[in-house]
Amino acid sequence: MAGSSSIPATTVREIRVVQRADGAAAVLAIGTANPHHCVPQGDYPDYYFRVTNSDHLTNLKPTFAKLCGMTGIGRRFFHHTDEMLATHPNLSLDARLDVVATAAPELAASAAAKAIAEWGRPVGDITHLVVSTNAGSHAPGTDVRLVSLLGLRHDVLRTVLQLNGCASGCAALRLAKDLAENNRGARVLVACVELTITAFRGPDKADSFDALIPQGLFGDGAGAVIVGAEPYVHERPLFEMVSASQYVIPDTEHMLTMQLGSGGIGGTIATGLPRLAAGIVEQCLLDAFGDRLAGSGGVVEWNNLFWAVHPGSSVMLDHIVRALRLAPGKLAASRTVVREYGNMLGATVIFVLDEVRRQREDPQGEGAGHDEGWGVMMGFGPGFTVEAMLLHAAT
Ligand SMILES: CC(C)(COP(=O)(O)OP(=O)(O)OC[C@H]1O[C@@H](n2cnc3c(N)ncnc32)[C@H](O)[C@@H]1OP(=O)(O)O)[C@@H](O)C(=O)NCCC(=O)NCCSC(=O)/C=C/c1ccc(O)cc1
Repeated sequence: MAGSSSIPATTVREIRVVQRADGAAAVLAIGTANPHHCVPQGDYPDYYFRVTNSDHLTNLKPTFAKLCGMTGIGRRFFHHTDEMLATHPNLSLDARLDVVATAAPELAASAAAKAIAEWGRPVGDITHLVVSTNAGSHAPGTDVRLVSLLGLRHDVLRTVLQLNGCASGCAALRLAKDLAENNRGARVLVACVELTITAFRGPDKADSFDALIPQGLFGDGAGAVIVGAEPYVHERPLFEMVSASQYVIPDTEHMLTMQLGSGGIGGTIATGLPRLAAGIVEQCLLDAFGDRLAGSGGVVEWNNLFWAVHPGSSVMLDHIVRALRLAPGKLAASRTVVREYGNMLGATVIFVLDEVRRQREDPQGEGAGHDEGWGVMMGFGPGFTVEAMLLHAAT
């Protein structure tokens, strides 16, 4: 059409070139936090039956004790205390969600404040916020509360992920990578916060081994990460985020489910999940990263990598070790985290990244000098979904 235009003669392509960052996103800082109340896993069966007034269900206790004993968990942290459960023995779902609405942002803020302090830049430089949780059900939720608790900019771009199960930490970091790489100068705060009070319930005499799994496995915690591309002078990249993948395994929807119902968060965690994961993990990783990692003979030696695997339990880790023919110490960071904190769903993998960083930096540590700077972060969630990311350690 003829006539003059006031719009500058720039193509969308040119605008995109300016908008996008040139380099890969990187993890620039990590912070973690837990509530104070700690229960050793060895004491947990007695504790659980006592605080839920269920000591009369004598047949279930040995089953639960066996389950607790096989997880590799040494202790777990909880926001809910004995006093809270004793004074409110039949805490309604509404009341539990109200607890989460207050406590989740505070725990997330505590982890985020540590990440921001390590990062060392003004909080106003954070352009995007990704919050992930399996606990809350309020809007405005943890994301909006974090804006005021942390003093974030009011134009920070917020995204919330909900009910992604244990894969949610990897999913949040995948999203952060894409945000950072597609928006020049973006600094993304990722906060994953989990409080098990929404899933907490007493045992039922009809409970199977599977039905007790969530009570034996999950703990409370928050992990926060700052992600950005093209680091400024004072920023210290920890892990470059090279490539991400997600697979849903056909016909496995029934194996791992979550729903918010009248009793809180419930669902199915089938025994056999570790076997299922072990059966497909190598093919998933080969499809995603095989071309980049294969040696001259076209074979990938998984032992040359560092590993940040979400530890569902130590049983899951044992299966992954066997499936990938890993040396026993390769999943040391995951084993440390599951032992010290239990399975904190989406927050866990951030604790593992922090531990991988610590072990790689410790010259006497199990992770020192045992990889070639490349690594894999991996998590599992409902679907059955395998989330993975190829990482490159910046140091
Ligand atoms: C440790 C588990 C719980 C069990 O191990 P397993 O290898 O699958 O189980 P097995 O079938 O081999 O049985 C193990 C043992 O338990 C025994 N067992 C078997 N059923 C019995 C029995 N009813 N009596 C008593 N002994 C028995 C069984 O005999 C066997 O004993 P033993 O031969 O002596 O080793 C394992 O399945 C596990 O790690 N699961 C977690 C998997 C995981 O990483 N998931 C990640 C995603 S989780 C997620 O996204 C969250 C979702 C969620 C969903 C719902 C929520 O509420 C909250 C969250």
